[in-house]
Amino acid sequence: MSTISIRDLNLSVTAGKKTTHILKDVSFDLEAGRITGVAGASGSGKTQTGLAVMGLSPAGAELSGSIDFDGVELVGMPAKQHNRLRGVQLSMVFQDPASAFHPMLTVGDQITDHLRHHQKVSKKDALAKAVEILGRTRVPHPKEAVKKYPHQFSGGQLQRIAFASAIICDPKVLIADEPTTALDVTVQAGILRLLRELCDDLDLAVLLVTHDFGVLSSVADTIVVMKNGVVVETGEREAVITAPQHEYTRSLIESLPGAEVSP
Ligand SMILES: Nc1ncnc2c1ncn2[C@@H]1O[C@H](COP(=O)(O)OP(=O)(O)OP(=O)(O)O)[C@@H](O)[C@H]1O
Repeated sequence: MSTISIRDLNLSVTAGKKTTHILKDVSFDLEAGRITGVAGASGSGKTQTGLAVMGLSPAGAELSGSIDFDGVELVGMPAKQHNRLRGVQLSMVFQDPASAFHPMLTVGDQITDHLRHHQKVSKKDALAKAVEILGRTRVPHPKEAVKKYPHQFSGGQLQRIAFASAIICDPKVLIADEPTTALDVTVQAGILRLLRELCDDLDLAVLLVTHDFGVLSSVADTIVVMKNGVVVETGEREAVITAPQHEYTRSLIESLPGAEVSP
């Protein structure tokens, strides 16, 4: 059974007299231990699909269809209930690690926040867990790292800290929205390797959102291609890359330097 099963998801936002239909009958699954990569141009609805799973659709948005999370319906779930899942069973890492952290609080305080809030763990135990998790996401010198402030880390290290923060409560689902886009190319591959490791070791159902088809071709198990709020193609990575069914998918593949596509 899939961890998340999205069926006929529609999202529209009304501002004044204008209604924008952002997602149109979107359907795909997220499975434990697999990375599902969503590709598509800017504005195709990739981020809004991830945010709908998290219960973070824009104010005034109307959501219909179904997002089944291990037998629990997320569409229409009261905000309070969705809040309890967010950061615990459902977690998310965003594009810009620098803006994901408060500049005046230590990394330790920030990544233990969820744990202390949701699992009533003592400060000492939460900090010990933070050190362990930072080690797992390969942040150098975790014992010292928890005492430091965000500006004392590079972008790549901060993204590793963001992953630590996302997994500290043992989530089932991890949504990574353009996790390498803001990073130097030299550190991007390391972050993608980390994502793969976390997915495999923790049996996470991962949704990887990216505009970069090259990224998906190197790390995703399943590829979902979106265009203008519609899923135009879904399939196993190799099948999508070697035999794309939709013209738009072909154009994404053809726009890459040949060496970047690795079936
Ligand atoms: N708060 C909002 N109110 C109204 N429309 C929105 C809002 N947020 C996003 N949209 C619209 O929803 C559509 C899908 O946006 P989304 O961010 O999901 O695209 P995306 O594929 O992730 O692109 P990008 O890579 O640029 O983030 C876009 O047309 C965008 O303008």
